[in-house]
Amino acid sequence: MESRPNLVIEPTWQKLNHFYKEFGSKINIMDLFAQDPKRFEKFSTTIETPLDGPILIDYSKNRINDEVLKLLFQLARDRGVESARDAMFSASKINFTENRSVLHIALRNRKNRPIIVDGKDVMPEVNAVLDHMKSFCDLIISKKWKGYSGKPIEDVVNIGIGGSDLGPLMVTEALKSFAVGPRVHFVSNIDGTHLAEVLKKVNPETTLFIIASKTFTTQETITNAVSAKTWLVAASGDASAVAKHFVALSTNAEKVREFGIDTNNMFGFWDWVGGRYSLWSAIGLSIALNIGYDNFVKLLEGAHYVDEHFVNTPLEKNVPVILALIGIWYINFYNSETHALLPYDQYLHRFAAYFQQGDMESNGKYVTRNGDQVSYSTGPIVWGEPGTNGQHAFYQLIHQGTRLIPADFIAPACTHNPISGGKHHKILLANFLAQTEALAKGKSLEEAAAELKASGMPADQIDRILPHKVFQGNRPTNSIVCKMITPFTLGALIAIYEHKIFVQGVIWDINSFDQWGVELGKQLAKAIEKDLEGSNKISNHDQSTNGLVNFIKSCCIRSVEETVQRPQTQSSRSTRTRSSKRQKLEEN
Ligand SMILES: O=P(O)(O)OC[C@H]1O[C@H](O)[C@@H](O)[C@@H](O)[C@@H]1O
Repeated sequence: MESRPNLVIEPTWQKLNHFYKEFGSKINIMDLFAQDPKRFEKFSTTIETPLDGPILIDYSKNRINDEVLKLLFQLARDRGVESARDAMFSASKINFTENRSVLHIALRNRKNRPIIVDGKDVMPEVNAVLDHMKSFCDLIISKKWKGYSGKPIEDVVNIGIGGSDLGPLMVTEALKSFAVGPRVHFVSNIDGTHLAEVLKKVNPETTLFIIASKTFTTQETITNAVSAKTWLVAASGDASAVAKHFVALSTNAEKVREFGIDTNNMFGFWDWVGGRYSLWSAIGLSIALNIGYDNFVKLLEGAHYVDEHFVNTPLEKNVPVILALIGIWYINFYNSETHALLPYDQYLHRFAAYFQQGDMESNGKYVTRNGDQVSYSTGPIVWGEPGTNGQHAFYQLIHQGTRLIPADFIAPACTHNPISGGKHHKILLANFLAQTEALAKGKSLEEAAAELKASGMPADQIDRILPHKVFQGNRPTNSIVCKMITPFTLGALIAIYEHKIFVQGVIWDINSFDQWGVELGKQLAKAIEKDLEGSNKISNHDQSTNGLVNFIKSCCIRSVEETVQRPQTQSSRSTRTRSSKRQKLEEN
């Protein structure tokens, strides 16, 4: 994949820029609907899934018309999106800063098409790990796998962070209604509170720890894993219990062995799987254990289905390409800085958090493939919360704030929980539809005035309040609606966004698959960790960092002194009694 010429000198880019300068502020979504009764048919498309119904992608509520789209598709062609896509699928080492192929698509290559890396087909190894996952899931879910005291596994704790946490966490939450296996818990934060709170909920005899780390060197994960191991060994009184309660998901067999996990209990993957694209690999073990291996395969099938759509569909009907180009239009011409992901499905409550890493770690880069600094914006700030909660929190700013916030609304037409005769879901959907309508339509001065008048408000008050009641509208949204969130449709949805991110990265000419930006903080944290030891004042950082470190150290010294001096209080006595009671219970 070659570096491209500077984006801003591309003729199509310049045409888009001229068009934007001339018409950008005049394009009005509602006017466009009025002018074209077929706009919805024209600017929406469906992906027909084989078993789980169609997925509708409605992009008609955007500030786009035929002319803009034509130029955007031309831009995609000029920037080599098709050849870049083919390079990814044929295993070229497109992640050139790490000299790696980018093959999450191989992990879900359900047609088993050979994919050759360094002269070797990767599929036999991919399938072997899937087989290993399947047999392990069977053992755990059928309760044949026993813990150190002979009891089956009831709880699984996934210890990982970033890509080794967010995907499995998001998917197991999204597919909760498909759960057939043990409960799953996730520990990611180095803050001891995270592990401590999960350990309070589980029983060492019936808990399996999955240590998920591509590198097996991530400080947070290894520290949490060591503490979990100490907890288990203390409870079992036998170090050999680790073999029955710890498995590892990693590319680094040597480090797994060093940690004390038998490599028979290791599920491997490969350097060509990026962390934030790894839920399809062994990193998905907690998903497979929770929803069952067959459902995990359906998740892979859904993603594979979209991979085929991405490869085989002309750009004009290609969903990831369309979403990517509309994003480029707002980010690079309207200067919108953020993109909201708003799922109208409680099960998808971690969807935006997942794609914060997916998008921001992929496209949060200012250096092009040939090392120049970009002169245009790249990846947006991705954020969001499930509707309707967001409506009562931050939608005010989307409706009447000063920024343009393009948003994707994601909703299932049918619910897994049709309680109260489906009333909740009807209200939920009505809110989703109302929000996209309100954002596009707004409320004019005349409409607001008529409403206030009809409410019987005196004229002088109306004058005062009127400007506050006006909504400019013309705020863009995409709506993505599936029949139901199932393993297949969720797999498809995730793959749509993955490829969208890829297309944008290609157009911006950045490497979407490395993440050097997370390294500096890690390096400095190691140095600061040492500075936090002892009671001496430090002065080797910048003034602010020195001041913060010294303040923290003085607090710790003070709190140690207070603990020594403080007489035993009622509450500390009762906490101690409670914890010794719990210890006794655990001993019994
Ligand atoms: O799976 P690992 O190796 O523990 O990495 C966890 C995370 O670490 C870093 O923050 C980045 O490299 C992420 O992309 C990665 O997901």
